[in-house]
Amino acid sequence: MKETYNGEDVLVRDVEVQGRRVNITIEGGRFAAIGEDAGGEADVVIDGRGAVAIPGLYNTHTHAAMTLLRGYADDMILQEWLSEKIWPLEAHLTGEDVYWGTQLACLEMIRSGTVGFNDMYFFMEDAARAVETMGIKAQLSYGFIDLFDEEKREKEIKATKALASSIQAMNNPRIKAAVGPHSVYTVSEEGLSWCAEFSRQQDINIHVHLAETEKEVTDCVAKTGVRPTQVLDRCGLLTPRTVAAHCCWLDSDDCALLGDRGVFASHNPASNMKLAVGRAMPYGLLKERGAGLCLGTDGCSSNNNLDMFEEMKFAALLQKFFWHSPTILPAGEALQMATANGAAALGFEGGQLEVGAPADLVLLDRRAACNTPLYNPTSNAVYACNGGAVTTVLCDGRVLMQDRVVPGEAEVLDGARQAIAGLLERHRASVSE
Ligand SMILES: C[C@H]1O[C@@H](n2cnc3c(O)ncnc32)[C@H](O)[C@@H]1O
Ligand SMILES: [Zn+2]
Repeated sequence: MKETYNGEDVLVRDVEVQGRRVNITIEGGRFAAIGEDAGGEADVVIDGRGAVAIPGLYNTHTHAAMTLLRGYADDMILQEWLSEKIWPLEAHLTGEDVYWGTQLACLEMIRSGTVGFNDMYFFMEDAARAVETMGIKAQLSYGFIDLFDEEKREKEIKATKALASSIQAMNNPRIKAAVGPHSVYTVSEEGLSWCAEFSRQQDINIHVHLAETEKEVTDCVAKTGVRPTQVLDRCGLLTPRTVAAHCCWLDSDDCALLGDRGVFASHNPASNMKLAVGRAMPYGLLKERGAGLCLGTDGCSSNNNLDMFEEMKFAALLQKFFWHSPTILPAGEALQMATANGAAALGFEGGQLEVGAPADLVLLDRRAACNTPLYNPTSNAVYACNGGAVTTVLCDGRVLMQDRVVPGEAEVLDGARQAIAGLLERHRASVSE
């Protein structure tokens, strides 16, 4: 798909928003009016009859091009899954693979109502090209992994700086650079501190894995004397610009620290359950302590899709199940995590259906079984529907999917299939050498 948007005004006519039948007008990529009387001339008119509108969704933790690894290795524990299966295959990735894998991810996200995402991976200049082509928003970080080696650290620093410069040169308000120190078990404290300083100097966000497994915490305490949260803090990585993914094995002091520092904790319930990390993020404590709360899918090899509707439901259910409380994480909070909170975590303005906000809009099929009956649209969106109910998606006023048609879909699927074949062939050749 190529950029087709030229700032057209849009009118969505007769759509249901929180039980009200309204018209929505969009000018210059922002909501201009929402109400019974809104209307007038528009370049693009969308018939909203038979649709329910919600704000666009934001996925705050993923590794987009891992779409290429979907189903490649399942049902394993995290450390073995990474070191025996994922990292050996990723060693053969090329920039073209990441370009097609990220386009495939964007396609899947658009089809399920996601308009923005937070990515950490490799060949991120190619990921940026893919995001630009597909028209959604993203915060992109190079996965900084120095494995406690000085020479490797220099390479990671170079790659991180190069990505920041190239994204700056793109001058696309929908694409932001971030720094992506992978975790305390893959990055030295020198590397972590460099990332913190670089993010401060450049005023860019931080994307890091935190306390995903019990092993991460016990190994860290054995090695450093302190917990992963404290390591990140002493390296300067806990800031209001930080998205910390997983946050499963936090204690109450960790939660207080994340709250004090204004960190956003990205909950990834599907991945956590699939990898059986053994504990749910302490949502209640983090909320009490004032941390930001948002939602992510993680990569397609540990989920195995990018459907934020499923993630909202899994988050609400996992929290209720793990903390023995049916009242924790109600539907409205799950939707808030996936929309406005997610946008805020990535430093985007969107995720709200309000006049003046960027026009991130998702239309759901009002006539689908999952929306019948519709006592409470938020309940249906979180507990009953999945991404298959999404019919139309707008991001900053651009129509990315209309009536389930995404322009250029076949080309993306073809490109991704070819990338997968090449990747597997290179891997096979290296094993038989
Ligand atoms: C950027 C690197 O991160 C790897 N990765 C993917 N999922 C996870 C996870 O759940 N925890 C830690 N690291 C993960 C990915 O394969 C890249 O190598
Ligand atoms: Zn991850």
